Amino acid sequence: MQLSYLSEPSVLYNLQYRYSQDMIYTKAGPVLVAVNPFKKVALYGNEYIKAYRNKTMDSPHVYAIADSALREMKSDEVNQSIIISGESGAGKTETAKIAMQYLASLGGGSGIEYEILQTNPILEAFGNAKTLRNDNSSRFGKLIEIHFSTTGRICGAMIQTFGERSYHIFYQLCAGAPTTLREKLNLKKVDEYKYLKQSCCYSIAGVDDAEMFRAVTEAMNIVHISKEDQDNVFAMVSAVLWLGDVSFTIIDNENHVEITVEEAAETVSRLLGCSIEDLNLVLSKRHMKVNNENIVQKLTLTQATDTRDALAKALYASLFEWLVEQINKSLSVGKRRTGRSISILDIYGFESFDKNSFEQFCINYANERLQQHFNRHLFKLEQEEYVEDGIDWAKVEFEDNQDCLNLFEKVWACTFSSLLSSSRNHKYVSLCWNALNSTSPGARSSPLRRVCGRVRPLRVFCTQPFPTFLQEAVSRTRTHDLIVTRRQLYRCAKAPLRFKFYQYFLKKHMPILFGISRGGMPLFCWKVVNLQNSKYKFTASAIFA
Ligand SMILES: Nc1ncnc2c1ncn2[C@@H]1O[C@H](COP(=O)(O)OP(=O)(O)OP(=O)(O)O)[C@@H](O)[C@H]1O
Repeated sequence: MQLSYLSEPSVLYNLQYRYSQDMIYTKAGPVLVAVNPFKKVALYGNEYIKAYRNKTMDSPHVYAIADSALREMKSDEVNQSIIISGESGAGKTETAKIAMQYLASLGGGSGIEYEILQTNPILEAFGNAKTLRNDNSSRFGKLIEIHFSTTGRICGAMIQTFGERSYHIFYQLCAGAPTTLREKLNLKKVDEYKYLKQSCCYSIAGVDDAEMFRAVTEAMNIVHISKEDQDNVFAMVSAVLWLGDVSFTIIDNENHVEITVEEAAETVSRLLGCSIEDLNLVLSKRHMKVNNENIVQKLTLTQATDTRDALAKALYASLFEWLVEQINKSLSVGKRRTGRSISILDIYGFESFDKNSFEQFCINYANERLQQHFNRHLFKLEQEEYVEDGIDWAKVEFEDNQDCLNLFEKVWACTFSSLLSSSRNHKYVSLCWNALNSTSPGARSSPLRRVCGRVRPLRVFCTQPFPTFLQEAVSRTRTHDLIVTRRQLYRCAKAPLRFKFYQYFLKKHMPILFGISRGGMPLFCWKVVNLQNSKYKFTASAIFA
């Protein structure tokens, strides 16, 4: 159906009408609009793939998009990208899988396509979690680059990642580990771990975690992750879970602590292969060099708890990156690379809950960036070209989110990187916020307000005097209000990622994380050096600076 008059109501009406007929795909220029059916629709499988390949079917479909990417890659000899965007639960990951399915079917033959498809259950187990909006929500961004030979056959792939219930693998491991593994890892029931107890949500309707665990281990076999490495991976997953149960005993009246020697600490040190003393050193003490002298400072209960949680996050993040590296090794194109590829970008979608944290802030920022890319290519650049060529053209109005990005990049980025790290920066941050929130005419015309342009909705409530100023921050992203509470922000943005010390600790005890390298350096150290070279402190927010 062609719309003769383009307006928002007519577009929405048509999308809804088509949706009611199970026509979930609609074309809007070069863009495919997919409306999530939330049910099985008879639109996929070999018959459909054949029909789109032979062009006997031409209604809008992900297959048609993948097909034109493949054709244009071959005819123009130019790499192609498929960018999938939408809010959380919109169906991006499913769409990416459908596109991969089509490409695997048309470019398959060597068997590598099966390996590529099997990366999905592994990455979803370790990188997805149930949220209020989506039972299988990606908590990481993924760019999968599928490489083709000159004859159009898939010859390898490469995955890049960018960063309720927790990750599926925790529940899958507890539900599906065979008895020997369960005993070796000292696994408990999911509702007995502090980290998992926070949500009280242990299962997903219609999902059998034990069965999923078997599917994940089978997929790991297919991408050549050895049995020994699989055991190490699960030991790390168990160690992360048990870390949450490590408790501390207060040893003096200044609230300094040591770890309590009990089952949790013993299990963590056994699984990580270190002594209880080493674990205590990492979690309850800070090592500094002052005037060339090594100083050991004892941590308070709050500091030690934050350090413990930061270690758990750092371990899990490293483990995830290690998995991606293993998968890439297995799918590696190596010398067979011809330079032609189709990339599929699937990132975590916009989300906003009643209580949001630093994670939602970062996710929504990534989506604003992607939206800007979309705006640039679909509207800005296209229209600029028309104007340059002197084409008589009625300008299409669109909502440019550049102001919102400025807010993130010019105000928030410096805010986060400098947040709480030095008094000078504190002052700057405070100034920013005062300027943004002030209603006085002078403040409205301040350079900072001009940077933020018409993005007025940013409101920051400073309910406590500086420096505990950020009680609650509210900013408006494209879809929703985003509320970050001060405690969440502090915990996430300022989580002390003491990489240097972990580096020593992990190198000594966890060869699994050091078996892989980037830039000639073990992965974990690579990250440390990169952060060390930056002008920012080693905090979670520094990564975004
Ligand atoms: N084409 C489809 N057919 C049937 N169900 C679908 C389809 N697309 C999505 N769904 C359903 O919607 C759910 C959410 O989709 P998906 O996980 O792809 O969302 P997402 O946009 O990637 O979300 P997030 O940003 O949170 O990762 C799926 O688990 C599935 O139940």
